[in-house]
Amino acid sequence: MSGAMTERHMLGEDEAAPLAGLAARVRALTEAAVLTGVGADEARAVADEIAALTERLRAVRRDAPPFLVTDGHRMDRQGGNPVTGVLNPIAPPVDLDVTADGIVRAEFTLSDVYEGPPSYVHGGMSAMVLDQALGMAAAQTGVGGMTATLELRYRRPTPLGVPLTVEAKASRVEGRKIYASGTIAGPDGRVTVEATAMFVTPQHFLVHER
Ligand SMILES: CCCCCCCCCCCCCC(=O)SCCNC(=O)CCNC(=O)[C@H](O)C(C)(C)COP(=O)(O)OP(=O)(O)OC[C@H]1O[C@@H](n2cnc3c(N)ncnc32)[C@H](O)[C@@H]1OP(=O)(O)O
Repeated sequence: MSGAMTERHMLGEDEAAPLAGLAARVRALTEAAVLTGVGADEARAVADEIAALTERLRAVRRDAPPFLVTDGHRMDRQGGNPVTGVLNPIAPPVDLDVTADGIVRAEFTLSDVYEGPPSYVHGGMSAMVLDQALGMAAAQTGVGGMTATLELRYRRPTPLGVPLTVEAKASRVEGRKIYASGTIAGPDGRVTVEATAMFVTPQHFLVHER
């Protein structure tokens, strides 16, 4: 199970580095699987080897993804986060940073694994990256929240395989509601996706954290 309230194992750098290396290899494996042109026999043989490796990893299983002891650089201590998590092979990963004026920003590249319309980024993937960036920008106001609304405007197709920039900033706080907006832009600086969102801090979270 991966319940939100499960006690998380905290990984120091020594423990996290080899697991991040493992995730990077699986990321490369995923891309290879999507693009491979090997024949049926080779595909079956590789699948069997991967099944054996999967069992080796399952031999010691945690109840929930571990958290990282952060060094102040990485914003997100959730190592298994699907956008930023260095321990998660499905995360690109997007390394979000925050500037002194509260702008959350990252440069990232999405491979063919994230293809939606042929040769362009899947719109759901853009939404996931923006949800995360806007959520982290909202958290810069003090206490973060759950995404209550997320509105996207897809202005032009987002290209695969080239450096993209995501930026987000909180605009205002009204009680437990935090508003934020952001964009994804291509290498030419032109915005491909715009987003606005409202995050709501759950009451129980406020009681414990404030
Ligand atoms: C939790 C903190 C995390 C820290 C994060 C670090 C960064 C991580 C970044 C992660 C990024 C990824 C993040 C993710 O992926 S988060 C995962 C995706 N989101 C969810 O699963 C959220 C599910 N929903 C809920 O949990 C609750 O409904 C929430 C918490 C949102 C509100 O339940 P709560 O019982 O507390 O609310 P309330 O009924 O007292 O209403 C309060 C006020 O809010 C207004 N309202 C409520 N909902 C909506 C709505 N949908 N549209 C418009 N308005 C809405 C409501 O009218 C009222 O306004 P007013 O009448 O007072 O004017």
